[in-house]
Amino acid sequence: MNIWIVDDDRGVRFVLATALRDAGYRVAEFEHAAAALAALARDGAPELLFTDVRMPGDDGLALLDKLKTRAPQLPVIVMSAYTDIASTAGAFRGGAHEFLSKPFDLDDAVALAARTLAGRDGDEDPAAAPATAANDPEPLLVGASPPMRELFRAIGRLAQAPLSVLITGETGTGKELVARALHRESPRAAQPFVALNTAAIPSELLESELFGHEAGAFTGAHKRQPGRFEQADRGTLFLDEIGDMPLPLQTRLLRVLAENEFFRVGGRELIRVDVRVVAATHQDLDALVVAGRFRADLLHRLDVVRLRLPPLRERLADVAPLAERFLAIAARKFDAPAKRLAPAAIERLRAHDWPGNVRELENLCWRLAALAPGDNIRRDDIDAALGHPRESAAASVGWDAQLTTWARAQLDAGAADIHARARDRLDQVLLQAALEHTGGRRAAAAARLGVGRNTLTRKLKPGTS
Ligand SMILES: Nc1ncnc2c1ncn2[C@@H]1O[C@H](COP(=O)(O)OP(=O)(O)OP(=O)(O)O)[C@@H](O)[C@H]1O
Repeated sequence: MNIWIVDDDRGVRFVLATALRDAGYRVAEFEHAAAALAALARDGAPELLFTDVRMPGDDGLALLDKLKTRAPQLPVIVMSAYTDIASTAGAFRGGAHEFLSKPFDLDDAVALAARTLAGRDGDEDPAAAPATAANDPEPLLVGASPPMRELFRAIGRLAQAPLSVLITGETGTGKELVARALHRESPRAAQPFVALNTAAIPSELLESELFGHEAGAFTGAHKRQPGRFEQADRGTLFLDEIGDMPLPLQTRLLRVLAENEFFRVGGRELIRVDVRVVAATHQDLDALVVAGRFRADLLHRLDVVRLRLPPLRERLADVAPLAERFLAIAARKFDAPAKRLAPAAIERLRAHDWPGNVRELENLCWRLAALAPGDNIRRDDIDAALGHPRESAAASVGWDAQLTTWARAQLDAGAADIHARARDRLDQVLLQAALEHTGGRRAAAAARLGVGRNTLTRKLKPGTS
């Protein structure tokens, strides 16, 4: 599925394109309407187009007008920070499929794209979202194990208190879901929940993403843009991968958390907000403090209460109920009866060590729902979906031997950087294999490899490792 984004704001293009690509779509970006119209004449229409309203040259509404004759079937989602009636009504009058007010929650934007592409827009069924339940607007936290029950109790208790919470846990353990639950159960539930993944945004854009900017604050800042803090006013701000925040920004964040007020980038107006911050990390922040990469005082402020999400292998009682839930969601999506797990299949699931945690189990269940023959999932089906462990053991023997031959040849030849080159090659081979396996879906590929999505994105860039 091809999606085009037309926006003169590089930051918006970048974050939206990344999120859509991670959800498995092919995305092309255009800085202005003329470039998109030229591509349309050359390559034909995509399946969906996002456009900003205010841009130099043709604005979004003029583009919409031209698209009406040149690509009448193409659904267009109009994005704008101007949510006054004139702008929204103008967009809908012009034939926009949907209006997205900026700044928007990326998960919502991806879910909207999915619904539009599935032709099921407006359908409240949470299973309408594709591929993973991450797009489900309010997925329920499933947990039957003692640590999860304990966690549910803590969420109930903490949700009422306006305290900062730090959620720790390996990738895919459900940190974001816990943050959402804390918000949903709190007195702030009717106000916005705004999420920001610190690691997914280039550091030079992060400050304006958090605090907003005024028009002309930096090259490319054509108009005033409120940041996530303002967007989350009276609600909850979820800062994911907080350990990746650059030090100077940590200093600024600390001050804002202490004073509840700030200036937009390039701004003079003091903005006051009332935001509850929930932060999450898969890293050991105490170790980052010791290494001088995380401010101890910021950690203390965020870490008023710490919730640890245990890895799935430490809460095996959750495996069966989670799998059943994911199979039920998949069945709804495929409009088929839910497949059942045979007792031996459950045993096999419990024996796996789940490096990608709940996300890995979720992806596995989608594969099982789509591929396992019959309504009863057997042990063999799980082996097959996990990727034939016996065959891969055999493959790794051959791989060892080849690597040994390669290393000896390099040593004999007096080559330098042997380890670095081998490691880069290893990374690339694993990443490409995983991406092929998941049809190019980066989030799923990272989960299968047991690495963070950001690690995968970083490693995919040539010349880095
Ligand atoms: N207890 C749970 N019940 C139901 N679904 C869950 C549970 N935990 C995780 N999931 C699902 O697993 C996926 C990963 O969860 P989530 O994104 O919250 O993990 P995370 O710890 O924030 O991951 P990362 O560190 O990689 O950002 C999501 O699709 C989520 O809906």
